[in-house]
Amino acid sequence: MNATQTLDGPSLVTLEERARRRTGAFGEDALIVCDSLVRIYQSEGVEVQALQGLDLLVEDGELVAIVGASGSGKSTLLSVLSGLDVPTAGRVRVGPWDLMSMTAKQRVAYRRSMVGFVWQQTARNIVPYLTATENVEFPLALAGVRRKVRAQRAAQLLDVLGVGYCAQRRPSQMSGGEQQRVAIAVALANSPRVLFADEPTGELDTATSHDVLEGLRTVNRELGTTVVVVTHDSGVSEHVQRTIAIRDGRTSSEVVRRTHTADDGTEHVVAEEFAVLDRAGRVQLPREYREALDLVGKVRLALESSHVSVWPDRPAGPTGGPAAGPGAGAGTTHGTDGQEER
Ligand SMILES: Nc1ncnc2c1ncn2[C@@H]1O[C@H](COP(=O)(O)OP(=O)(O)OP(=O)(O)O)[C@@H](O)[C@H]1O
Repeated sequence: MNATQTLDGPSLVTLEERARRRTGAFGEDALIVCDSLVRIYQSEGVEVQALQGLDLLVEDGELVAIVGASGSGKSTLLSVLSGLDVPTAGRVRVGPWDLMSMTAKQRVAYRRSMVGFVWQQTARNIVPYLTATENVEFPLALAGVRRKVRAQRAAQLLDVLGVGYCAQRRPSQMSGGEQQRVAIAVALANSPRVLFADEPTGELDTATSHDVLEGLRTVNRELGTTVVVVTHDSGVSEHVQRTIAIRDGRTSSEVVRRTHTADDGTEHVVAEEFAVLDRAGRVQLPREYREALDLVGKVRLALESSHVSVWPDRPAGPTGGPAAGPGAGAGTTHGTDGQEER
């Protein structure tokens, strides 16, 4: 037998090629690819798994929101995507940039040319003693753009974001929402392909938050910038095409909004929620489902012709349950990984 052949299956070379093809295919056409991302922090001898095999794909030109409870891993993900942090394992790519293997110099170039940022604290986004125009022109000046072009671009960006009237004002002369819209203009000064916004409405009231989220939507629609906004703000899903929920360091569900045209020609926005099946076949069951059926510990899975059902591991009630035995879930090896039982 050839050293690379297995006993009765394909050769190791074939298996390796197949595995490579599978890896290569995941997110090949996406602009942002997170593939089985793991980030483990060591804190005083204790390990914290902030990202636990997170998969995420964002297409070029999308506007997506990432939501999740405190501690679910949102900021960690954004730190990785913004090039500030390196994951412990997995694969992460934004456009042509492989974020796992960038040098320090490439990291600086990536942050200057590929991505823009808006943070929750306005003081981190804009300089207090500069006017809105000067703030937008600042990164352009650093990039060596001519004065006249700088002035034009600053005026256009402030107009697109609906804050042209603030051009000569300093941050202290603007409301929180106006400051955040100027911050978006600053982040877009050098025409990044992706804009990351971390809790951009965290310090704003509902009405002002609405203006800022609409600002992000305008930027996405008018300028074609891909926008990823991370937020606690549950109202965000009305403003974006796709809302991705993160739980325990993994993507758990997605809400996708589509415009549906009825027979009479009227248009309605339809929001549909999906659970996310990750590349390892894991799916997180929503808490309300687990609580309603008291699903704890082991569950039974049954393969139906068009779906898979999940049953509590208890004697079947009056409505019946899956028959025990091969292929019916009980005693089989496929199943969830137990993460949702925490
Ligand atoms: N530098 C660090 N050292 C140790 N643990 C950390 C560090 N940063 C984050 N963590 C832990 O990693 C987990 C995820 O944190 P992360 O800040 O990414 O969550 P989050 O969803 O952004 O939360 P929030 O909405 O409160 O900002 C948490 O358990 C957190 O305590």
